[in-house]
Amino acid sequence: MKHPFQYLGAFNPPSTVVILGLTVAIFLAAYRLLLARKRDIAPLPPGPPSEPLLGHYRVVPEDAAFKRYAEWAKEYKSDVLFFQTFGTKWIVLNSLSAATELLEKRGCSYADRPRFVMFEEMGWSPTLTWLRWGPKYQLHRKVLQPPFTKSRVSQYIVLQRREAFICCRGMIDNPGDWLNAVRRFSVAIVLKIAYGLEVDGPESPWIQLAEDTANAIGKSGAPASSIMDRFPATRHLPDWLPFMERLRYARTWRPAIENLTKLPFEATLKARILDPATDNHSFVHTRMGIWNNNAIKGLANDFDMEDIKGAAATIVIAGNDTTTATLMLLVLYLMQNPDAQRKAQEEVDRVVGHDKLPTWDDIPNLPYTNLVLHETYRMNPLSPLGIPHASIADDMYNGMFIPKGTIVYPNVWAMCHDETVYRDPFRFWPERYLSKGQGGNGEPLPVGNFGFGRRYATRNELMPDHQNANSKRSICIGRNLAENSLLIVLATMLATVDIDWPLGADGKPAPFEPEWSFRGQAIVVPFKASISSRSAKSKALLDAEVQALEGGPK
Ligand code: HEM
Repeated sequence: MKHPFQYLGAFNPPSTVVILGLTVAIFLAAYRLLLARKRDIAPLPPGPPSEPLLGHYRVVPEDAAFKRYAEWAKEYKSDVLFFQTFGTKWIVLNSLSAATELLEKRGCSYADRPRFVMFEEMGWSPTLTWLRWGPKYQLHRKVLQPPFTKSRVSQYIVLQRREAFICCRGMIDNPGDWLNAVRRFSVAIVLKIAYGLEVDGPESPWIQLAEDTANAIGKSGAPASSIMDRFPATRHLPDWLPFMERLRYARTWRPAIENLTKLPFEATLKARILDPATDNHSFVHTRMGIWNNNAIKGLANDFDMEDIKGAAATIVIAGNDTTTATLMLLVLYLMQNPDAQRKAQEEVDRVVGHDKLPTWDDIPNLPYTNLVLHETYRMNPLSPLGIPHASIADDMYNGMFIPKGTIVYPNVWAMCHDETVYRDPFRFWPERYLSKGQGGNGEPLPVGNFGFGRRYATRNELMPDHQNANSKRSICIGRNLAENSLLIVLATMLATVDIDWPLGADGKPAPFEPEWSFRGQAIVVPFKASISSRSAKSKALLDAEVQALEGGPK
């Protein structure tokens, strides 16, 4: 007769738990010994007390951890906090000065990423965002960065303006589903750039695919913070165990990530097979052209098909939901702050006039509109704890020891809500950045929403003579593209739509408190808004532009 546990197959609870427990205990003992030696020299940064064996695993909340970290920073009077679980160590940088000093000035020591075990479980291909520092990372960055430099992104402005018009017309035509128009805008741009694929209507399957991926990423928890990231062996445990919710989540959403990596790539390959001469100048076509040419000439290809697939998916994944989430915030803040909306509309009317819609030449002349965008970044950084870096070498900061291999989270949310920098930090007030003479408070534009550091740099570039990091701060390769998209669609929205609270049962505007999700990304949950055309004239201009562009360059 079989022992009852044999029926459980590969998982044998008593022996697995004992082995896991022993491994953890031995690992922790060795780790403590090692740290104790270093601590003879200097203390670790402070942090809240940990629990035996589990360390800080249960101490740090999964929901809105960034807020708790900001409270601890005040409680322990330290902008750098230290945590550890199962031998994984992490620090949280709660001030701009700490993030600038460590991630930018000393970027060489913090250019790595942790291993994202949970994201591996979710089925990601080699993706720049998650790659650890090293030759593979540098190759991906070298290939992905050039199309998105400030000067090269101008190649996409016709596409972005066209999609901005389609977005605003979609919002007006179907105000009850304004979010679909916003989603279409974001995905159409990155899908075209990455694969040359078109989103040909509000029902396009690409919109659903992008939404599924955004859902998968948006609620997956702060990157590298799951039990699998802290203790990789747990990824092999069955996901029905009570503390393995994140493993269950990863496996549930795996198809979404796999589909986004696979389906547009396969569609592009199919297009190339049907018409081998086809070249729509998209990222995939360009890279495949290079790959084929090398293969024909008998030259080695260092960037293989899996790399092309992963890099193209990076463009869509990194560029889609970030743009959608920012646009949702813009709609929310304009709805909540009618004075700011009116002021921005007046600026657009004054600069653009009423006989055309905003053009790229108008954008630099819309300073208040620009500040609306910056204030939106500050109010709610989408990645409140950034995307973590990891230290490559032992380091000292303000007399505190930071061991090699420590994961580093910049608490961008804490920096953006630091009341010593921003007066009344929870108030949406774009004027705060203007000088006192202009009616503002002379506060600095928010920093860090697009990341910190110089992860892309070579070691030589990071040596002391390159210490002025500001001029090179560009960790997110898509920032120029994203800002162009956001500015042209915001200016077009201001020119063509009015955003108000939805009407209640009594026919009057009914303000409400929106819901937020703070598991991983900080995102506002889809909400209702009343969207209407600003005037018959602006609607006619929009219709005419969309018609003209539909027949024009795509
Ligand atoms: C509002 C829009 C966006 C926001 C807020 C945003 C934010 C970020 C942040 C916080 C990081 C982490 C930087 C770090 O390591 O410290 C990042 C990295 C990255 N972003 Fe963006 N991003 C946006 C749009 C885009 C777009 C449109 C693209 C696509 C072209 C893109 C591609 C990337 C890539 C590839 C990385 C990884 C860079 C690396 O690790 O070297 N992002 N972004």
